[in-house]
This record gives sequence, structure tokens and C-alpha cells, in this order.
Amino acid sequence: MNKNVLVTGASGQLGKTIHELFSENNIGLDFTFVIKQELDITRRENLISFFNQNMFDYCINCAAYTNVEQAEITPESAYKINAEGVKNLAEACKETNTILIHISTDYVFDGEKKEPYTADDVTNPINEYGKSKLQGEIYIKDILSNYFIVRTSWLYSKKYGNNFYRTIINKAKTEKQLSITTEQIGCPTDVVNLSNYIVSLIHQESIQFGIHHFSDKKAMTWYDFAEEILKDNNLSSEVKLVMVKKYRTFARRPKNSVLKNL
Ligand SMILES: NC(=O)C1=CN([C@@H]2O[C@H](COP(=O)(O)OP(=O)(O)OC[C@H]3O[C@@H](n4cnc5c(N)ncnc54)[C@H](OP(=O)(O)O)[C@@H]3O)[C@@H](O)[C@H]2O)C=CC1
Ligand SMILES: Cc1cn([C@H]2C[C@H](O)[C@@H](COP(=O)(O)OP(=O)(O)O[C@H]3O[C@@H](C)C(=O)[C@@H](O)[C@H]3O)O2)c(=O)[nH]c1=O
Repeated sequence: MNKNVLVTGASGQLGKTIHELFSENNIGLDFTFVIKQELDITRRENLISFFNQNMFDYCINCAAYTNVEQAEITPESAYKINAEGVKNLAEACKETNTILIHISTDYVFDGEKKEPYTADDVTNPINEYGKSKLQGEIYIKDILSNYFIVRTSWLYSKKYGNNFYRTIINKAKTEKQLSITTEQIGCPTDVVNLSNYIVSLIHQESIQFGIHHFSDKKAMTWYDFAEEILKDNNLSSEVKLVMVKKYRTFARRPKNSVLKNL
């Protein structure tokens, strides 16, 4: 029998990519995609009745507050979605026996470790976005037994949303010179690869519930990534890249964001 899979936050870069890849051609899965206007995860009663009316086998939660800079200024908005909204989802999943696949972030770590982070490493977020995402993880672990928390890093889509990849392309078209930081190292992750991994969790029933790390394999600085993006798009001759140690931001970011995939 087909499995019913709900995808929340479907208008974001991950939600749109899962839709594009799997909504029509994935044998064995019946997807329901809902955007925030259809299902707001912060509206608890609504959410719980939606789950009870539809009965899903899995919920892939792509809904999140992802503006790392703005989260420093209005952290309550980040907590409302990334912590309280996720708690509501976990409760809805518990009540309806739905397996939750939730996406979390490298920013739950402080970045002081000298090696890649494993799923068991101690968390210690250094910005409000990371703190709110960690609180979401804690709620899930407290409420559910049947869940996957997939931590990923430096997610980008070439087609959808606001991400570093698309920001650099846009900037390269309008600016003569770009200053890019070498202060952080991480693994940029193509949202297509993450989408495939997420769906593989549903297909491979032997994978254990709990926290998993998934990122693309190549570690680099944001400067290196910008260089690759320009090359990829034949824009290297259009704009000069300048290495900077610090790029001024509101939020602190972990120096080492590399996740060890198991
Ligand atoms: N982007 C990144 O670099 C990384 C992301 N992640 C995690 O991956 C997941 C997917 O991220 P990504 O696709 O990039 O995020 P996006 O910001 O592209 O998408 C988030 C989606 O969530 C929706 N949303 C916001 N609030 C609510 C709400 N209350 N109820 C329902 N939907 C809501 C947004 O809708 P609207 O736009 O209408 O507000 C948007 O469609 C997130 O959990 C994120 O934390 C992890 C590591 C890296
Ligand atoms: C745009 C820009 C950014 N930077 C710096 C700022 C920052 O240190 C780093 C990354 O910038 P961004 O603000 O684009 O990326 P940021 O929003 O920090 O990306 C993060 O998003 C959240 C949602 C996650 O979960 C993380 O995994 C990570 O992908 O690059 C430059 O040095 N030059 C630039 O021109």
C-alpha cells in the first residue's frame, strides 16, 4: 500500500525541490504539499485537527524560520516557528502515529571542534537561529520516539529561494567586487541531494530513528564556495572576489560547520 507523506513549508527551497523531484514520479508515496497559508505550524489546534482528518504515515517538515541575521533582532519570531511550531508538529505526529522527518542545522554547534561534528557531539549554538533550532530538536526528542532529525549545512538550491549560491550570482551581476569571508568552513549541500536522502529514509526501513547528519562531502570556506559559484556560472571574469577574514554580520556563525555523515 502507498504511504501518505505530508510536506509542510512546501514553498521553501527544500519543499519546492521535493515537489519537483517526487510529486509525480515516486512509486509508493502519495504526497500532500502544504504551504504556510494552508497549514501554519504555529496554529496548534488547526494543525492537530488537520493531522487527525488526513492520517499521514510520514511528515517531512520543511517549515522553518531561516533568516539567521533577522533572528538576532527578533529572536521571538524564530522561536515561535523553529521551537514552538515544531513542538506542535511533534504533538500532532504523536497523536496520529506519524513518523516525523525534521530538518535541522549545523548551527546547533559552536564550531570550536577541530574535526567534523558527529550526531552525538555536544551542541552549543552561538546564534539565535541555532538556539531556536536546537529547542525544536529537544521538543522532538522529548515528545516522539519515531522521528528522524536530519542536520544539514549550507543548503542551496540553484533554482529556488534565498541562499548563498543565488545571492552571489545576483551580486556578481550588479557589483564589481565582492568581499567574502574565509572565517567559516563548512560543506555546501545541494538541496537536490538532501531531498534524495530524505526520501531514502522512507524507502529504507532499516535506518534507525534519531539524529542523522547529511551534507555534501566537500568542505570549504564561503570564499571558496563563492569562487566555485562564479566558475559554475561563467561569471569569474565579471567580478573581483576579495578574501576577508571577517564579514560584518549581526549573527555569529560557527567557525567549523563540517558535519560527519554516517
Ligand atoms: N537554508 C539553509 O542554508 C539551511 C536550512 N536548514 C533547514 O532546512 C529546512 C528547510 O530550509 P529551507 O528550504 O532552506 O528554508 P526556506 O526558508 O526556503 O523555507 C522555509 C519555508 O517554511 C515556511 N514557513 C515559515 N513559517 C511557517 C509556519 N509557521 N508554518 C508553515 N510554514 C512556514 C516558509 O513560508 P513563507 O516563506 O511563506 O514564510 C517557507 O516556505 C529548515 O528546517 C532549515 O532550518 C538546515 C541547514 C541549512
Ligand atoms: C552575502 C555575503 C555573505 N558573506 C558571509 C556572511 C556569513 O559569514 C557567510 C554566509 O552568509 P549567509 O548569510 O548567506 O548564510 P547563512 O544565512 O549564515 O547560511 C546559513 O543558513 C542557515 C539557515 C543554516 O542553517 C546554515 O547551515 C547556513 O546555510 O558569508 C560574505 O562574506 N560576503 C557576502 O557577500
